[in-house]
Amino acid sequence: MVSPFRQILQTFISGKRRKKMASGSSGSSKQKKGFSVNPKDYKLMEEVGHGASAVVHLAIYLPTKDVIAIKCLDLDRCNSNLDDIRREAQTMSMIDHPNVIKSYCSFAVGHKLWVVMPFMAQGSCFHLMKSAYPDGFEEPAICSILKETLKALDYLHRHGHIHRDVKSGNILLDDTGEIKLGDFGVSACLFENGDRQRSRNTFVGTPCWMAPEIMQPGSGYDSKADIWSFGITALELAHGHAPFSKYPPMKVLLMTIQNAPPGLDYDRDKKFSKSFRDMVALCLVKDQTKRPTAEKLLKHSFFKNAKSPEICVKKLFADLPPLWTRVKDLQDKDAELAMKGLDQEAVSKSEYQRGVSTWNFNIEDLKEQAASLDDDEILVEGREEDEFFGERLRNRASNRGQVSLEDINGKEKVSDAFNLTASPVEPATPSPEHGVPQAKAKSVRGQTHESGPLSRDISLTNSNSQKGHVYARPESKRRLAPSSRVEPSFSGALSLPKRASENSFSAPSKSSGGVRDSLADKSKASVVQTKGRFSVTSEYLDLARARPLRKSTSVSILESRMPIKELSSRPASPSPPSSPSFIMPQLQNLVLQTSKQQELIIHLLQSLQATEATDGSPNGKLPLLPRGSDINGIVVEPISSVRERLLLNKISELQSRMKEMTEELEEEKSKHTQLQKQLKTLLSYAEAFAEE
Ligand SMILES: Nc1ncnc2c1ncn2[C@@H]1O[C@H](COP(=O)(O)OP(=O)(O)OP(=O)(O)O)[C@@H](O)[C@H]1O
Repeated sequence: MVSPFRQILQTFISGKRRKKMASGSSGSSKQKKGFSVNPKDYKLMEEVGHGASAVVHLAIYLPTKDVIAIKCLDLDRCNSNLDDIRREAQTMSMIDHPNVIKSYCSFAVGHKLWVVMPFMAQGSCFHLMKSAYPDGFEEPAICSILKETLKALDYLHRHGHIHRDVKSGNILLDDTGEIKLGDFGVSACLFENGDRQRSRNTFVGTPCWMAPEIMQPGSGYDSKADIWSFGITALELAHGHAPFSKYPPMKVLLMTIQNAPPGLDYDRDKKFSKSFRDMVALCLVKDQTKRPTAEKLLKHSFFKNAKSPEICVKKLFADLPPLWTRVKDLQDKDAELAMKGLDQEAVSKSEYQRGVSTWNFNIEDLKEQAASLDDDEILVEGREEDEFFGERLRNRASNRGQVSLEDINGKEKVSDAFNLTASPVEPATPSPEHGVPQAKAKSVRGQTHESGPLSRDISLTNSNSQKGHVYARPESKRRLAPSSRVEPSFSGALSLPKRASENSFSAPSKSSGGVRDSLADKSKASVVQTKGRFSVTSEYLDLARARPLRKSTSVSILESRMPIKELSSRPASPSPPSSPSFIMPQLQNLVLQTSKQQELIIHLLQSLQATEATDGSPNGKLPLLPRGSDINGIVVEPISSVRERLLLNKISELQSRMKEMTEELEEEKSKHTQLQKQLKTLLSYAEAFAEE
């Protein structure tokens, strides 16, 4: 049965198509051609990219043999988010700027929405860096890429749009050196509902690129948020990765809010021109009102001598293999890591760093994380941020906190959640006109001519609809991958499903993989909306103030009572504690917090015991830890045992912390007494001296 959601979508899309086919689209000559909305007219080829909610394929439009790209968005994952899909399709189809990717048309195919757009043969800057420029590009290329991106932003801002996901992964390159900004999944229109909105309040983006004002619910943000992300993208292109990219999202949020903005300030950055460094510094000002507009930034001296992309960008990929081979190599590398089962953190990190951060949070988890982060640690680790945050942090950051960061490294767990049901890959028969090498271009059978429900080849054969990603992988890997696939461990506070469509967890980001399920279960009950990277739970959600979530590819948190603002607005301590009167209240605060946490744990344990009792556990007590089940030779602990273990660990950790605190408190007390004695003695000396 066709869901009402799909019916609305079909109506919307066909309406769009009628308009489009009648009027044609503007832009390049290719864009003037009509593209049908019949999936049989398209042949899907190699995968050339994937994001949080979509897989992008090279494709051929059979009637004209045009090479195009098709972004296949998973509708099942967006079922409460029609607005966002509509917005993305609408925005993309209305666009008319050489530096912004537009869509030719879009239509539903089974459970997917296909968005037809120009194929950008060299993929994203992110992919290019990952394949061949791990330390970033040379300044002339950066300048050229940034200038074209800025033109795109200027265009969008002038038309009332905020892109909200500016990053190297969304800057696409063509063979000719042409540069286009893509992915409007999270873009927002400032003119929605006819009224210009001064600023927005939803929390959207990818943490490393996110402007501080976006992270602080209630503060509101506007197109200047894109300028911050643009500055971060500049650093990304200069270093090969975004600042803070090695840190878990919650930490990135706090570091962005509390620390001095990143910049090109270190020895390794001396190779860059002063005008480049100045330009970045202008973008990365915390006060959004002080950031320049895109239009103004375009006039900055850094861009005055920008070379054309054909000259300095084109040569970047002159000797590289085709995009699909590079993308596949990167995927294979990740798969290898996962198969080894050794370095899930590295896999997660790689996904996270590229901004394909399909993690889910619920606000409760975020609150917990925020509460458990240690500002000191943030500062210390910030210093290690590949050398280029260090000095700034030492010099400028001042906030100090109290609770030490809990151990967030979790155990890896292996699961079959990654179900590769791809059809065998067939060699394609591309037309020589569009020059797709026969050996390299492959079609994904089953997606080529399917409309309506997905064919079995590619259907979501596992009950979990999120397991239906199609991989064009060697048979050996397809056989191996499902069993060896390592689910996100959330170590390092990340919940990074290997693939976008596996995004099903409400990630207790500091917990172990083993605990994830239980916590996911826990949060499931109160989940209000699951949007790609985030789940929003009802418990801490002020529904009255809630705004609709943005597209699922984004980090999207409704305005909430998150403590971030609280934390950020905490008055900065002027210096490290130096006197007992300074230390005492802090220690008391610590002890108070610790005992509160202990109470919480005890409460949790009690409710757990109650649950176990109703489940039939003897005498309502926690049962003995059962032996884990054995799946493919890997012992998987039952959820309840892992949950117990975590709670017990937490208790003992808290107890030992409490003990330490008490000892410290005693020590401080005795220091305090001593100091008082000394003071008394000094006073009596002073008095005696005065009398004399
Ligand atoms: N037109 C295109 N031509 C070639 N490659 C593309 C094209 N569009 C997207 N890609 C590749 O696919 C990747 C994912 O696309 P996109 O960013 O649109 O997906 P998404 O699910 O919206 O991702 P995100 O996680 O960034 O929100 C891009 O990073 C890029 O490498």
